[in-house]
Amino acid sequence: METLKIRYLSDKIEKLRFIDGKSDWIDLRSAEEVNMKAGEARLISLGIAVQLPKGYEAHVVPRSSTFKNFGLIQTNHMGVIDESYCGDHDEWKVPVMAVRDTCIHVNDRICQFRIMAHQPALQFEEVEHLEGCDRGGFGTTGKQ
Ligand SMILES: O=c1ccn([C@H]2C[C@H](O)[C@@H](COP(=O)(O)OP(=O)(O)OP(=O)(O)O)O2)c(=O)[nH]1
Repeated sequence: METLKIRYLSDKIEKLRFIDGKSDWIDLRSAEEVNMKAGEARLISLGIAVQLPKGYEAHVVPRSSTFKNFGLIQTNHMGVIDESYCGDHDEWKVPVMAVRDTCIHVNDRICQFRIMAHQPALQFEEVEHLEGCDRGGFGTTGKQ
């Protein structure tokens, strides 16, 4: 079991819940009332600042139903919350674009997150040739 220290920046949203056995992704809620026109892009505040457990980052993605319910696309496709983003005012936000006129209410569940262990330290070794066989390059395996 890991502990996330969480500071709520809004008293209008429900507290985060880890629902064991259903899905270990945790839903996140809009902390603001948002009206958007088709084609508009903006950040939506999620009303929380979090200190992640040591050695972890968090990944934020849309819920499967987010597009159907709100007509929203997450413009960074997957948000990466660094372990160092852990101060009182480091509020989590989600960047979105509306494909239709839409309204998001306070407390609506608009995205979800999980934590992931950091990858190991990496180094880059420059070489003239790789040992692998050429596979043919990008997009060369056909359609079916
Ligand atoms: O969907 C997101 C993505 C990022 N962040 C916060 C947490 C993250 O640690 C910080 C910086 O994100 P990132 O490094 O991906 O963005 P950047 O464009 O490189 O900005 P920066 O110059 O702040 O690193 O912004 C969010 O709240 N939501």
